Amino acid sequence: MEYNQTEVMFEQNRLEKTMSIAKKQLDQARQKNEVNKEAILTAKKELRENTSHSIANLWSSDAFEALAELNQYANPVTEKIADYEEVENKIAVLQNIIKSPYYARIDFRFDGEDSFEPIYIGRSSLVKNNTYEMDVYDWRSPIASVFYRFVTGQAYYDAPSGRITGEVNLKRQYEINNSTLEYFFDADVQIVDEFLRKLLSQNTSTKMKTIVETIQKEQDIVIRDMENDLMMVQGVAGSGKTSIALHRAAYLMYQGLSSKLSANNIIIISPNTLFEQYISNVLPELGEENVVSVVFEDMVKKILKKESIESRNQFLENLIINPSYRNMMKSSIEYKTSFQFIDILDQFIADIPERWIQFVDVYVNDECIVKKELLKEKITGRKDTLLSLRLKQLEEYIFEQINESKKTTISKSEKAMIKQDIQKFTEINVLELYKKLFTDAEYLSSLAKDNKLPHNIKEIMEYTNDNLKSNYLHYDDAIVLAYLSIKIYGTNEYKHIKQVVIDEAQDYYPLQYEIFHLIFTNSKYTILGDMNQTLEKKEDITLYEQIQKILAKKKSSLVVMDKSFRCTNEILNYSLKFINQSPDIKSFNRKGEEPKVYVAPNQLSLKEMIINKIQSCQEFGYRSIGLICKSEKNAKALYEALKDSISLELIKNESTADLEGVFIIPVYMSKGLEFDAVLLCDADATNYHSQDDKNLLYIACTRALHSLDLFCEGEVSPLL
Ligand SMILES: Nc1ncnc2c1ncn2[C@@H]1O[C@H](COP(=O)(O)OP(=O)(O)OP(=O)(O)O)[C@@H](O)[C@H]1O
Repeated sequence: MEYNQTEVMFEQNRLEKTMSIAKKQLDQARQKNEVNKEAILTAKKELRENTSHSIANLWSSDAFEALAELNQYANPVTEKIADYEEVENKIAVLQNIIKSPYYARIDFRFDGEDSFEPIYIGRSSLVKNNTYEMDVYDWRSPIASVFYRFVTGQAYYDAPSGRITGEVNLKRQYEINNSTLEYFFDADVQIVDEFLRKLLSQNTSTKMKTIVETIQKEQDIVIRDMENDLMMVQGVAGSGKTSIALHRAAYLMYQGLSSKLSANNIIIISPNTLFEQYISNVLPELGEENVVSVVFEDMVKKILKKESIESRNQFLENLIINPSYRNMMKSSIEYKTSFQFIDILDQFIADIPERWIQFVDVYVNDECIVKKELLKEKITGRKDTLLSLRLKQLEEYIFEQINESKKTTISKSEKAMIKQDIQKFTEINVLELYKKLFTDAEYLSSLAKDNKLPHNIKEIMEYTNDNLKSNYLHYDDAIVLAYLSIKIYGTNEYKHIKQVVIDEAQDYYPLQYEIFHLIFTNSKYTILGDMNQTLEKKEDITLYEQIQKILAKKKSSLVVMDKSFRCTNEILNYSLKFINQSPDIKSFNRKGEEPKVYVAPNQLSLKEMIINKIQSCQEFGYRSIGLICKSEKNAKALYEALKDSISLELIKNESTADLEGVFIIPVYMSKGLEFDAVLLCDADATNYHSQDDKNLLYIACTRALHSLDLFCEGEVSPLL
């Protein structure tokens, strides 16, 4: 679109004005921090000079006074450092503003007013110092939603004071790089789509990037939702679920300005550490300090205070490479994390004082102080109080009785011995208890009540007992133990969390959602998943009903996203054949090459084919090339075969996620990631033939942005 000279001049001038405001504020902030630096040095000096004797006295009888004195000098230092850091953050934001202050403008006429007001929108807001007028609006400000949700014409946005209505007569987008206005265009639907298509046809970056400039209306609705306590998104591969999750976290932080939400009130539950690193740039790019992100297994480690726990990735690898164990592993985890088993666990916990605690009469100097019947009675009531707490209180009660009996005085060492004896029944070893649950099928059946046990319960019990013999906890048992531990001991670890964001929701089982429910007691949730991207289980849309049932939130919503931004038409269509219920999935109408299947007669020619393809991808300018295999075992073998011929990296659990170059990765670890080109390298009939394998193929193929090819030696998979 050609613009007349006046329009171009107007925009140039506007940019210069904004720059000059930002530069002035940057100078002021720098000057302020020069002063702050001096003040910190002086305060530190004072601290050193006036408190050396206080530090020496900290361990003496004057400790309290010494501490008070230390505080008096230390506090100003901490305050000044906090002030300095705040200004440093502002400096960083202003530097980014100067590079690229805004990317959009809407001209909005508020109802009842005559003229249109230009609203410039950027990643951060810029407020004029003297008038407090907004020069640039933060993308998360209420008025900015008009840009994402409306074309020209009538429009509205929801502000804290209520709905504001008006009219838009201009929507403009800018490309400003390094303080230079490269171009701008006025946006109608067609042009915006074309702009996005161009953007999507670029090569992927080494880490996930922000999408503020092109957030789509459906995405914006989820990002800004404050109505629901539980917001769920079912989205096809590449529909922007992770992008939404991260922008929503940034939005919640912004909202936090008014509702006191800070980075440590939000938690993102990620599928694995590789993925955690892959997304780690987005929030800082959006100007937010990094929100806590955790992997489920790490939460379990904290809860159980145990390190040797199988990760989900190790569980999946074992599942894939051990065909003889596969069915057992699947039915064991499926049953132990099911609603039926949750009922059993709850019955079991209620039964602990009745059946599993061996209360004994408490004697002191041959005198019976408390009878075991009374102890049991005190524990079996009050089911609303945590069992561990009831048992602690029981300990206290026993000592009160001992003190009250007064007929005898007992020494400190006697007391310690009595305590030791009491703790034989007041301290619960969750692992030992759990082992008991799997020793007696009749007992298990009595807890199940009307629910039938699975037909292979004997095998599940044997399998579990075998696994529990080692010190290493298997993934399924770790989940159950975490639940038992929280139910018995409770946890305050995540009490401060107010917003939970869960990505790859389809990977978690009902019991895991019960755990989330228990530890994030008063939180709101954003849960994003794709029922077609399961690895070892089958899910459908009822997944979200189950989540809703478990988390029991008053207001919840499920949004379905069916447009993929990642893959070309051809790649998406090819991938869809691996999904059973052919859903109505759309791509962003980006064209590319048809995926090809290469069949090699032997290993040597397979290797040659793969190397040739990698080289042609590199010549094509693809920066990230993913060689995907079914398992880590296959990935390692391929790595060994290729490593002397071409430069590449094998992705393992602890690898970093700087995805520039050629990588070999198992399918389950590639979840959530993307590559310019994907080469699926072991697409033969032995590797891929079952329903689970179909899911793996769907996940692997949808990692590709521009190019997808499949390779195999010998018989090609019947699923292709
Ligand atoms: N509104 C948008 N504008 C530009 N790019 C977008 C937009 N939404 C998503 N994308 C891009 O599409 C790609 C896929 O997004 P994302 O990884 O968030 O999808 P996903 O649904 O989590 O995918 P998957 O389930 O396959 O892991 C990313 O490259 C992302 O930057």
